[in-house]
Amino acid sequence: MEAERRPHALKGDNTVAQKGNQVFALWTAFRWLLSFVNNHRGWMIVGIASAMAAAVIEVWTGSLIEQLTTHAESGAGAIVTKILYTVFFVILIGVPAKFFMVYGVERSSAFAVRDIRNHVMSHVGKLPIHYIEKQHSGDVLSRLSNDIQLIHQFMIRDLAQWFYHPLLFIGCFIYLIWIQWELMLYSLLLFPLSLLVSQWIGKQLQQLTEEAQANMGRMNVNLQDTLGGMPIVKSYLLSGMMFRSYQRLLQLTAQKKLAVKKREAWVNPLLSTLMLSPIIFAVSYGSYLISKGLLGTGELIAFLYLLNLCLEPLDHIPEMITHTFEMTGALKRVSAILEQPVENQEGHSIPLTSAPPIAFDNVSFAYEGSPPILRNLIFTVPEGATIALVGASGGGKSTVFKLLCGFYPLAAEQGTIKVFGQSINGCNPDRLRSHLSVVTQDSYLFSGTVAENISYGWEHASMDEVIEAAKAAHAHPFIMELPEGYQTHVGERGGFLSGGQRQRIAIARALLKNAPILLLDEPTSALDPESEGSVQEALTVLMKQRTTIVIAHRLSTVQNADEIWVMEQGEIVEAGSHAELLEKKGLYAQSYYQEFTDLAKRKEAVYT
Ligand SMILES: Nc1ncnc2c1ncn2[C@@H]1O[C@H](COP(=O)(O)OP(=O)(O)OP(=O)(O)O)[C@@H](O)[C@H]1O
Repeated sequence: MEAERRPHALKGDNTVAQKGNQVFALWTAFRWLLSFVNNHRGWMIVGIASAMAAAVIEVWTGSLIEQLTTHAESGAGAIVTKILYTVFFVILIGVPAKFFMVYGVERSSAFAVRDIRNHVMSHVGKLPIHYIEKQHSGDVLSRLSNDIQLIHQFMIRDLAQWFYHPLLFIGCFIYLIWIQWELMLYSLLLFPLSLLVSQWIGKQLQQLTEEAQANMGRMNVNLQDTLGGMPIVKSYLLSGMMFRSYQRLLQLTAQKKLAVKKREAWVNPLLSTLMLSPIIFAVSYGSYLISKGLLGTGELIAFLYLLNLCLEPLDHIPEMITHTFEMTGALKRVSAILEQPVENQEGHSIPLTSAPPIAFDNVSFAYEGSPPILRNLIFTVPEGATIALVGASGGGKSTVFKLLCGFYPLAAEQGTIKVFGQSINGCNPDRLRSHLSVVTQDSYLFSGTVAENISYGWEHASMDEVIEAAKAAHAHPFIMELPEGYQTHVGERGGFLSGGQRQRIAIARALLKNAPILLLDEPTSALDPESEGSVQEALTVLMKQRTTIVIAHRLSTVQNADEIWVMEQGEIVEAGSHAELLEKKGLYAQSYYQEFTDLAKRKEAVYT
């Protein structure tokens, strides 16, 4: 029910996006937060009402203390007993009020932060690939963890306090004026000074905290690189360099955090001293007023009690201001992700028709800020055909796949890509991708079991269907030898399995998805000859009755393709069957013979 009531965050985000680089205003931050809190407002209202009640109870206690002392002084025993009962009653109701103040806000905040995380995560999932490709996952991770944690901390630590302390201060302030306005005025003269000082420091702290947070983001990036690329790090002896760079960032972060703490350390005693001076003044000047008969003893005791209460907010408010600035810094970083426009979630579907499964009509493309990658590409892939895309590195082969998957939508002047006769421009990307299965050089396996990895994308598949797909992908025998068979955990990115095993699981996944178009991006190039053989067999099963484009560097692997297209600098410069291309004695033939010469030379080097 709660999930259905969408916070109006996206609406706000768009407004922020349109405003471009405008400073993220405090009010905007609060409105954004409130949109999430709104879904759990019940407990938040309880928390805030309790905070206000707790503040009122404190001031009421001050008033009772005054009455108690005054009546005790005049010897009115019966009234004193009555007031004493009231004091006990007030103290008693103060306990649940403070409990609900904390619990109400924490409960509501916990759910609101859960929704924020869900919202951000779901937004990240809908972001276009070109944004994700530009960002480092470690940085995104830091925003999702550290920054949201800061927002959560603010909500559970400070939000209720913003209703308790200011109200407590206002209540005490009014009561103090009522008791003796002059005494109050002089006693609190130092208040605006301490507030100004703390506000100024709060702003400095915000900048330092933002820098520290940004550094933590960079540390995450570094960690991610080190852990993710561990084999490369080790084999290229990069661990020293990575460690030094981590150390440098750690040192910088420690320095920044130390600077924050240092500033806090000298600010807090300074403020405490500033806060003590009104009490000293009140005792001295109050005693003078009593001696002149202008103030009762009970009034002075109540005055000191309330003044002390009044100083409590003064002690907390600067800290709360600091935390609020820290929170807005974190919010700014989180909102930067949310400002990114998501992929179009609407659009037309692509029904399966008898039209050619893939057609590129005069497609030209360049990545942002890069020279043209594809130039006026025109081709059609007939149903059931296997097309091999070969050519030198950087020729644009993988870009063809990225465009076909709709990762980079094309403008009208960049040509048209058609799938089953329908232009993919403006189509629903999920519908488009449901027609495609992709197997790459290093297929990504998710943390989870073998069975889960096969059925990703087809969650409703039965165990029998999973096993059938695994059998067809020649994966069943090795899966059965794993300690827990299909329930074996594959480790991070499938690290417990060999490259060939990972590929066969990816092929089983594609078989289960049963999409009519297959995009194979060098699926066997990272494998040894033995694994390559078994993966190739699995691929043959997968390619049966499907329209396939396969990117390959090793030309020996694509000889059986219906057509081989040679790509160079974004153009198809040669096309034909293996035999036809050899006959042409062009670029393909040259590369093919070169490959065999290289292989022969390598064999010679090994065996002689
Ligand atoms: N996300 C990107 N942003 C900017 N440039 C990119 C991006 N992806 C690829 N490129 C560039 O586009 C060009 C074509 O890359 P692409 O990956 O399509 O070539 P390829 O033929 O598949 O190469 P390879 O065979 O080495 O995989 C390269 O110069 C590459 O640097």
